[in-house]
Amino acid sequence: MTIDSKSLRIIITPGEPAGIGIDLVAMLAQQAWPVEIVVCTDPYLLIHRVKQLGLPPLLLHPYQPNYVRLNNIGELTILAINTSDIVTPGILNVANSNYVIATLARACDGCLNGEFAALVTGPVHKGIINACGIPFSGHTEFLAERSKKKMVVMMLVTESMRVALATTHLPLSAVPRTITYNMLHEVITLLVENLRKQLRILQPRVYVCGLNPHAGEDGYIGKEEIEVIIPVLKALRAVEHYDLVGPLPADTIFLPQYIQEADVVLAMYHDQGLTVLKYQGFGSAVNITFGLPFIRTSVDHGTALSLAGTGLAKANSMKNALNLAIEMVKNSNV
Ligand SMILES: NC(=O)c1ccc[n+]([C@@H]2O[C@H](COP(=O)([O-])OP(=O)(O)OC[C@H]3O[C@@H](n4cnc5c(N)ncnc54)[C@H](O)[C@@H]3O)[C@@H](O)[C@H]2O)c1
Ligand SMILES: N[C@H](C(=O)O)[C@H](O)COP(=O)(O)O
Repeated sequence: MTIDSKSLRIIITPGEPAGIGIDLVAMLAQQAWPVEIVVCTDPYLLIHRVKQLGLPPLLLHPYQPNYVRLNNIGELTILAINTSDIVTPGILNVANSNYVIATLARACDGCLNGEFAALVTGPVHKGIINACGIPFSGHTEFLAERSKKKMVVMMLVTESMRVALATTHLPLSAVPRTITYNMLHEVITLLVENLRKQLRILQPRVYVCGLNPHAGEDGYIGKEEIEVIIPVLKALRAVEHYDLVGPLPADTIFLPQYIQEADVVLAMYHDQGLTVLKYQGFGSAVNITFGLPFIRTSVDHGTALSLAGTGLAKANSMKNALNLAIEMVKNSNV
């Protein structure tokens, strides 16, 4: 089937080759999809893993930029990048970190130049990439840098909860000094504008966490709320008329009555927000990056090395990430 529309083509990077990402790709191919799924990987890695998992052999088509082929059951399109060394499920091999980065770079560039409508990423192992001498703190930061974007926002979603993060992968000790007035102003603006544009939530209600215990208790347990968070919320309410609630203590902001009212909770740092979201929906949540020049979704879990090649990894988060990317592509074409 020839369709001259890149909006039907989504690129997937499976991530760490010794992890479960490639298993999840093999599992995705067990159903038909209304898009062309282009997997940026080593085809022999995929063929091997399919065998190991006892799944039916896949029909792999080489990626052809001018030919869009919708996915039938058991078929995938492959944009080939070879691993550098042997891949053993569950065993990290530093020699393959370059392969992981090469797949991300190629996929990102293809989204930037319009070859692909969206990027869906499988899990990478941040440690082994750094061990290879490549500074890497996460896809979010890598894709932002490669796209020349200074500010992006990470948000994870489940069926009943959205949690965005003001800061992502940085040491806890660096969080307070990173959250400045201008930075938080930009994070909230980017969050609200992208909830409108990409998820069609026209007047999102954002519940904002404090940074300190009990949101600083009027300045007696920390001053960041008084000096930074409250002034930003006031300015954005007054000038942009955003619907912002808070700052509220992070230990109670996730109570059901608040979650029902909130379109999103903005946490000040990674584990303040993601601990709750993953407790509630781990394994089926989706990670979205707002602020890139293209749509990017991802799984909510890591490399789960001990499950690679065993058939025990669950593909719900990967499937949800792909479905959400397809929905966001449709929204962006409206
Ligand atoms: N999207 C990403 O790239 C991403 C996300 C989170 C963590 N990581 C990285 O992954 C590595 C391992 O992290 P971790 O051990 O903290 O988290 P993890 O998510 O890999 O594992 C946590 C637990 O969940 C289980 N699990 C994870 N995914 C599963 C799935 N699909 N089906 C069934 N069980 C699953 C694992 O077996 C383990 O018990 C780290 O390097 C971390 O930075 C990457
Ligand atoms: N913070 C994410 C999580 O806990 O699920 C994870 O580390 C992946 O982040 P990137 O998409 O930036 O790699």
